[in-house]
Amino acid sequence: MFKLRNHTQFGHHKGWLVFTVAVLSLALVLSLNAGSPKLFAEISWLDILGEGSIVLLTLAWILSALASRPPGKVTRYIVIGLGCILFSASLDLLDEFLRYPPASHWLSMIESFPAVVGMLVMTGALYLWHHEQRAINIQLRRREWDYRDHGEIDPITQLYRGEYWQARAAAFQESGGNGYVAIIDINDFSYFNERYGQAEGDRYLHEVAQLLIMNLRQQDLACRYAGDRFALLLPDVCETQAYNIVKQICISIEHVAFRHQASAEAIYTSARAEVAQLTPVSHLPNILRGMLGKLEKGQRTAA
Ligand SMILES: Nc1nc2c(ncn2[C@@H]2O[C@H](COP(=O)(O)OP(=O)(O)OP(=O)(O)O)[C@@H](O)[C@H]2O)c(=O)[nH]1
Repeated sequence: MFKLRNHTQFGHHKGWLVFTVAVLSLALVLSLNAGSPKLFAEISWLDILGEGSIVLLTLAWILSALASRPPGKVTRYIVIGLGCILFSASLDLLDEFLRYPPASHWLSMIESFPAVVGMLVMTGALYLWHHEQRAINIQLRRREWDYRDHGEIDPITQLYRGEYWQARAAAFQESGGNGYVAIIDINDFSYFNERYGQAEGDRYLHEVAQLLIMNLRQQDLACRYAGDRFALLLPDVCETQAYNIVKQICISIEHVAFRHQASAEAIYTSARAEVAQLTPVSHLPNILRGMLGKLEKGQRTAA
């Protein structure tokens, strides 16, 4: 089976992992050098619970940022910001175990400053993150509309599944939108699988998904409806435009020379499609049923 690897990003962040350990070590060394252990009776376990939780959660945030984000400016600022907060939180926790002589009071006096710096850096990081996310949203535009739910992404095509498409189409209708919907079906895909194998079939579906995205406008949406069927949502187009878009996609699919992994053999396929109008008053399940029924019968109206 065609599998997309979903590794963590830790491998790219060895330096930041060392930085995190260094922050914790520095807090420990400074505190141990300056203070002496408190008596057991002097220790407030409730404070330790609260402050220890802050240290652990900040550490968990750093690790999740490093696990999920690629290297770059935003990641750097997030880790520096959280690192400063971690430093303050660690000093705060350690002074629950240690008593400082008057000469070392500076340590408990300065312990909150790194947290303030960290929060300022985090504010900058969130601002940059906002800009980064806007750029990513544009990249994702034809795959994702105004709603994100990573659980609904199909791992083979990296498109959202049919349920997502239906929900977006219904929301589009509710907002008063007019447009067209289409279902594209790859012809004889079961034969493709039989001849070239399931893994190649998966790879082919992945490639078709890329092709759909390439052929759509920024405001359109492509999803994997099910199996070898893809669903499109085309807002604000007239009938001719909708049919043209879908027809051109089918022509593109026919012209793809898909290369088998084991040989340089070019594999050509074809697709058929059904197109229907979507208005605020149309009944989406009926429209869908109609399009799927026609596809079943093998009528080739759009392609
Ligand atoms: N490789 C692969 N095949 C899939 C996947 N999901 C469904 N299929 C296959 O897609 C094929 C769909 O079969 P059919 O609905 O008969 O479609 P078809 O063979 O294209 O026939 P027509 O649509 O009538 O041309 C089946 O063989 C499924 O096993 C998938 O995720 N990966």
